[in-house]
Amino acid sequence: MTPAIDISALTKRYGRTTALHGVDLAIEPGRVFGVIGPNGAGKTTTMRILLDIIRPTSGTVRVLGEDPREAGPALRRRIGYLPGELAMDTRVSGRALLTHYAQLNGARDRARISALAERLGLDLGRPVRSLSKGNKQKVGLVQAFAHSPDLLVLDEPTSGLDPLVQQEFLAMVREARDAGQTVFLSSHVISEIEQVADEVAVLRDGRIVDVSTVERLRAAALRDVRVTVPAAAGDAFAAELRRLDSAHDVAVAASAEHDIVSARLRDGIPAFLAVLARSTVHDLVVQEPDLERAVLQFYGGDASDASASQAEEVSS
Ligand SMILES: Nc1ncnc2c1ncn2[C@@H]1O[C@H](COP(=O)(O)OP(=O)(O)OP(=O)(O)O)[C@@H](O)[C@H]1O
Repeated sequence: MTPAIDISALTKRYGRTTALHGVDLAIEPGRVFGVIGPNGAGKTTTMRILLDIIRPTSGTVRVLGEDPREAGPALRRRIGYLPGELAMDTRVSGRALLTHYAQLNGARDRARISALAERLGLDLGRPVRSLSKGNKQKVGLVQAFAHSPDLLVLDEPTSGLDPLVQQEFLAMVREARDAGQTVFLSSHVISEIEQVADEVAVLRDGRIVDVSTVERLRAAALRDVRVTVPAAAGDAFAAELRRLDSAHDVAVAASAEHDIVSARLRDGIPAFLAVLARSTVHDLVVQEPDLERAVLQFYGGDASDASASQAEEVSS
């Protein structure tokens, strides 16, 4: 089967900055593929090369089986593209702008623009430049989805959307996949990608660090566990946990009534259950695996440091 996107040894330099260092990536048709990475990882650069907005320094790219440098508008019409930075300082209404794009893309179903706008809660009558950032993002999304393209390339699609609209967008992505369309989307947070992506590539400093299914990422992720045991039994229980390869950061909080032993587990659930079975346990809490943390480990450094720097970025 011809991949929907086939990237081979892709390198892009901007002067002295190397944005992509020999990236290889193949995306099967009909899949939702997420690329995640911190700011500056090279996500936008990759997408812009796929759209032939910029040209690679070396390497090859095939999009829907074609070379984007040669295929021209016919290929472009088969792609729905949401740029990371939307330039939409126009006086015309959302409806007029979207109708114009639909004409360029050869969309036949005009009612689809209204239907998509309604789903996302977008007022099509207002001049685009008067819209908030989130509403401009909705215009960009309707533009990308309106002509039901074979391939959707979406750069940070949920940026600026409130949680309810994000859910609607994710439903649109699932429907696109169910209709056989391929979706390639980027984000710097896993939480939105994990809900829809079949596969995830982690990009860091212009290199693919890992390609994984969301299930495998989840299996490799750390789970926080908290076990309540009788007073004064915590140390012995903690010692047993520390013997497991899968247990990390084992700690005991003692009180007069009971001890609480906390730990982080990676895999090794059966061995953990065996320790529980040998012990007196009053209560047990196992948290959902934290994928954010699993991915941040690929970014390098300590996961909590990375979380902190991301939080700073969001607040700055
Ligand atoms: N036009 C340009 N000129 C010079 N350097 C550039 C240019 N565009 C991108 N870069 C650099 O290339 C690297 C990759 O940038 P890119 O925008 O592709 O990353 P990104 O993963 O999309 O990041 P973000 O999440 O911040 O959008 C960065 O170091 C960036 O500064």
